[in-house]
Amino acid sequence: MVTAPHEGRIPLLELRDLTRSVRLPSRDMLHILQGIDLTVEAGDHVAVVGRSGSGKTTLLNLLGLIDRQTGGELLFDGKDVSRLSDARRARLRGAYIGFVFQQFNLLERRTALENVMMPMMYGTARQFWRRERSAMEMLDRVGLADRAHQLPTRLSGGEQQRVAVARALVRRPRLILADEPTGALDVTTGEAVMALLDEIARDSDAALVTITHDLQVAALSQRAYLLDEGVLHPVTSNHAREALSATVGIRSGRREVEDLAEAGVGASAPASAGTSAPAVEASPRASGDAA
Ligand SMILES: Nc1ncnc2c1ncn2[C@@H]1O[C@H](COP(=O)(O)OP(=O)(O)OP(=O)(O)O)[C@@H](O)[C@H]1O
Repeated sequence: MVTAPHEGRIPLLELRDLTRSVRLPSRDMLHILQGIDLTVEAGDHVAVVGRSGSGKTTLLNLLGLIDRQTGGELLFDGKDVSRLSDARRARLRGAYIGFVFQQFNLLERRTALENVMMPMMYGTARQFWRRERSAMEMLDRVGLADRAHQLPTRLSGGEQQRVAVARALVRRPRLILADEPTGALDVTTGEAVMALLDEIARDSDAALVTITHDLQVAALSQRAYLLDEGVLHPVTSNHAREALSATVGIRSGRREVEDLAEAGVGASAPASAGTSAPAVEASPRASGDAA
């Protein structure tokens, strides 16, 4: 299904000519992301595929307000968040953004319930006092209410990822960022986890951005893009089709590329990218724990 940005509504996320560059020890600039334009609405499911080193993590760190762009604009709910202090960006992140990681990132010595309650410790007073009830509701939603008091080590990989999904969603974020969410799971379990994530995001009208190297995972989205050497292409573009068919390191073959395009997964929202990077300043790579 092809979806266009909703007219008259302020997009949840808007990237305009976004650039991220770093200065290498050699003093040369490395342009990791170049001229990225992307609009994400509430309720959208957008996938970004790309091979290793194409800039996926860098993009995710910008979307998650972990790093700052070096050029262009990033609007969250219509507001330019690049000028906000680190503390305000961290508050926004905690309140509005949920993260799901490839390696689940659960606290091993805490039960499933305690893991899901964790983000509520930093929420509003109401969220804090309701933390156990909310966490139980989310565990129930992912089908794990009966495993609430188990340690993660006693759970299967798929169950651990479902706990991680519950933890990401317990504060009802408006944006969910999933970084290779099926990367550590077998195909069937991965599909089930992805379908669940997609369904819960849709129910709560949250936007879901999935970073993946797996075209079958991307096919679950409404719009898919290829990130290739820091430039974002709608997956239906000729460049993306050719690059995907020829790329080693993306879980696909020509068949999946055609299926993805034929299924109508593609951008009608702007996702074009320029090739020239504006003036940039060096900035170190941040690695925040945003769970
Ligand atoms: N702070 C930095 N300093 C120097 N190079 C960097 C920095 N951050 C990223 N890079 C480089 O930018 C490129 C993109 O990195 P990024 O981690 O975003 O890729 P990726 O698509 O997530 O890769 P993978 O799938 O392997 O995780 C890589 O070549 C990486 O080495």
